[in-house]
Amino acid sequence: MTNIDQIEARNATPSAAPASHTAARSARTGVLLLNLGTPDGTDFKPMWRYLREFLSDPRIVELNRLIWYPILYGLVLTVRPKKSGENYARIWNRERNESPLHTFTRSQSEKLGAALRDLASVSVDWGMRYGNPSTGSVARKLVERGCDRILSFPLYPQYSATTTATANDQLFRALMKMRRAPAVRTIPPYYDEPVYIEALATSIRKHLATLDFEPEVVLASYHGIPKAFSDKGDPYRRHCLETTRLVREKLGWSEEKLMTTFQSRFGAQEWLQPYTDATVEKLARKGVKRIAVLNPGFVSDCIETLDEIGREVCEEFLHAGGEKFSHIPCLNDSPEGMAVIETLVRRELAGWA
Ligand SMILES: C=CC1=C(C)c2cc3[nH]c(cc4nc(cc5[nH]c(cc1n2)c(C)c5CCC(=O)O)C(CCC(=O)O)=C4C)c(C)c3C=C
Ligand SMILES: [Fe+2]
Ligand SMILES: [Fe+2]
Repeated sequence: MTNIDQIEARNATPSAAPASHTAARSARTGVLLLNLGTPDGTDFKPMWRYLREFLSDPRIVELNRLIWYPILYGLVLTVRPKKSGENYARIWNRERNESPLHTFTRSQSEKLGAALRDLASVSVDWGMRYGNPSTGSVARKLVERGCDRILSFPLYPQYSATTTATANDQLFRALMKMRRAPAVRTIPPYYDEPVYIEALATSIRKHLATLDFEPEVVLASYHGIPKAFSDKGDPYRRHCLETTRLVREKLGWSEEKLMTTFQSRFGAQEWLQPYTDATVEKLARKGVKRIAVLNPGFVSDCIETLDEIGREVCEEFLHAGGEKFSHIPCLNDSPEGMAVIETLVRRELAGWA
């Protein structure tokens, strides 16, 4: 949503509803999987549109708009669309002409819909915070299908205002335009849920069994946030540390074997530490030859896991003297990943479906 859309949302007169919506209850429940979003293409224009929407979100960049917009429009949006577009082109799903995040999120929605077939009154759909399909368009589609209740599932195991909160903000912004808005529940963060920890442990075990080497160190690398957000009370860092601790406990590993790091910094300020790139270099220089990296905070593989970890961080490790590197895929639409999503959805639908 652009700023103009946001102003319109605030001032909007709620629209007239179809006749079916004036019934006492329409009695359907929508389950809405919400992911971060991704560009529609890798060329300059779609990249520019995506990055503009993303980086205009005040939950993402908290700087005063009078300071931030000249930097955003004058610097970031002149350089980053080309550079990021080249990275996206390397991982693009050419068969479907879409990014992996788009492919996995749609597949998760389709598989969840099939798994919930026993709940006849439930419709499952998916949307993005930035880009397409937009959260608003999918919320409207669910309401038009007769849903007077929506279960919102921000696909982030660890809460952050920069992800979970802004996903829900966007859903409620869409409801602001509806005269008859549905009731909404939102799925809480699930960084310590047994089904999620079990899924991560299983995926690590399964992946390591396919390798021709035993990693000396495994990094649990999470997307970073600015340290200042954490200092002001965002619980994200604590959630990440707790996920790693529980996975470590499940696998019976030591603190040296499974470490927490943070990746994907943006801008000049300090972000959560230790940084993933600096850590792999340090490990290699200390003589560690074999590592693996997983991304427990990403529900689906995307630019940050496939390109940043799978290519950039791998190259950094090998360049600094490391010999073997492996990226452990995200849970994606695997049976373990779908078990996490289905378990949480069924629990949170209690009393509704
Ligand atoms: C500017 C600050 C950013 C914050 C804060 C941030 C937090 C954050 N992001 C994710 C998950 C994802 N981020 C992705 C891409 C991405 N992230 C930023 C910036 C911030 N993220 C940018 C500019 C981009 C675009 C790519 C680029 O130009 O580098 C993605 C991948 C999307 C895809 O299409 O593949 C995900 C997923 C989390 C979990 C998080 C905070 C906890
Ligand atoms: Fe990000
Ligand atoms: Fe990145």
